Amino acid sequence: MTASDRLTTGTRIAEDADAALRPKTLDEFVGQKGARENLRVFIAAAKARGEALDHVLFFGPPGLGKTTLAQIVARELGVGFRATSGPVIAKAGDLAALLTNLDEGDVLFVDEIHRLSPAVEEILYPAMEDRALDIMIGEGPSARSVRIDLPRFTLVGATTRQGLLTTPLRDRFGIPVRLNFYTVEELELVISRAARLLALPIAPDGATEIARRSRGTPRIAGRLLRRVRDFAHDAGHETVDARAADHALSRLDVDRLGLDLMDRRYLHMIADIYKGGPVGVETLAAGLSEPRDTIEDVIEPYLLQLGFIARTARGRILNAPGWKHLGLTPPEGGQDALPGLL
Ligand SMILES: Nc1ncnc2c1ncn2[C@@H]1O[C@H](COP(=O)(O)OP(=O)(O)OP(=O)(O)O)[C@@H](O)[C@H]1O
Ligand SMILES: [Mg+2]
Repeated sequence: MTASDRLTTGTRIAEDADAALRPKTLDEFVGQKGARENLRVFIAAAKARGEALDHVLFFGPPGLGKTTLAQIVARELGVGFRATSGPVIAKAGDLAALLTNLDEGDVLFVDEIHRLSPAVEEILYPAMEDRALDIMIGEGPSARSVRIDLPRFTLVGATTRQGLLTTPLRDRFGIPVRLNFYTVEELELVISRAARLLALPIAPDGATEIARRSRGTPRIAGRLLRRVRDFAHDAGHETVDARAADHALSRLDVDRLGLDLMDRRYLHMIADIYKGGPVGVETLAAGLSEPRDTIEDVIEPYLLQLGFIARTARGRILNAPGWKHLGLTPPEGGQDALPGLL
């Protein structure tokens, strides 16, 4: 199994009917209360002043609603929405073309903004700061720089890895917004709303069971709900209750906390092979045959949130709750005390 076909990965997979379940307004958007209320204030203020909203950066693990919020921002502002992503903008000229085609006040959404090339970023700085493009025309001694004014626009960036953004880029976002994992109560709301949209009868304890096992992530909640629906349908259940949800999720190897085979392989690797660590992320990535990015973006954030693992200067270590979840006892006194290791 690779990370891309995991059921509980936060990453997009094609079958996700994301668009249909996506909330369209700030009121429909569940959770992230602080961020939502702040955005409401900034959007109202920008509208009242007739200005473009300051540039916004959404950051946080996959599937928490960055793209959704970007679309909501444009809709609430009543402006156009143009979307692109860091790796797609190959040349400075591509970005220039996008920017010069914007209408007054538009939102330009740049997903995976940490993956912009340095040459493209250079263009973005004056565009964000002065709403201008500096284009070089010609070559050699006759080359000159021409300044083109841009319409007022709002750049909305999204990234799973704020730490990979260059400081000059990060500093140009007036409104940085961190998205956090959702609580079980919030996910229950996400799930009952999605069930309603899917016309699927669900009992409150069914929603709770799925919510508990969704790794704090609405995208996973939606995906698990669809799989549970399939199993319930197959078993002839009319309503999804806790028992039906538990049956389906156990069949799918999603455990009580929402961890799947990949998470458990990761935890077992630290526990069994590295005696609880510390072990470097590159070593883990090689051992699991997964790209380092996947380990850091998809697998680790929730395990960190649960307190199962910790990141230290010397590598990842397995904490007591992690050992407990695997049903193992940590070696006494930690790695150094292990016989045979010295
Ligand atoms: N607060 C929310 N309430 C209800 N549904 C939500 C919420 N946030 C996200 N979703 C649902 O979760 C799915 C994923 O959200 P979204 O695509 O916005 O995540 P993302 O943070 O952009 O992920 P990625 O990092 O992979 O781009 C969407 O289908 C959306 O319907
Ligand atoms: Mg997204």
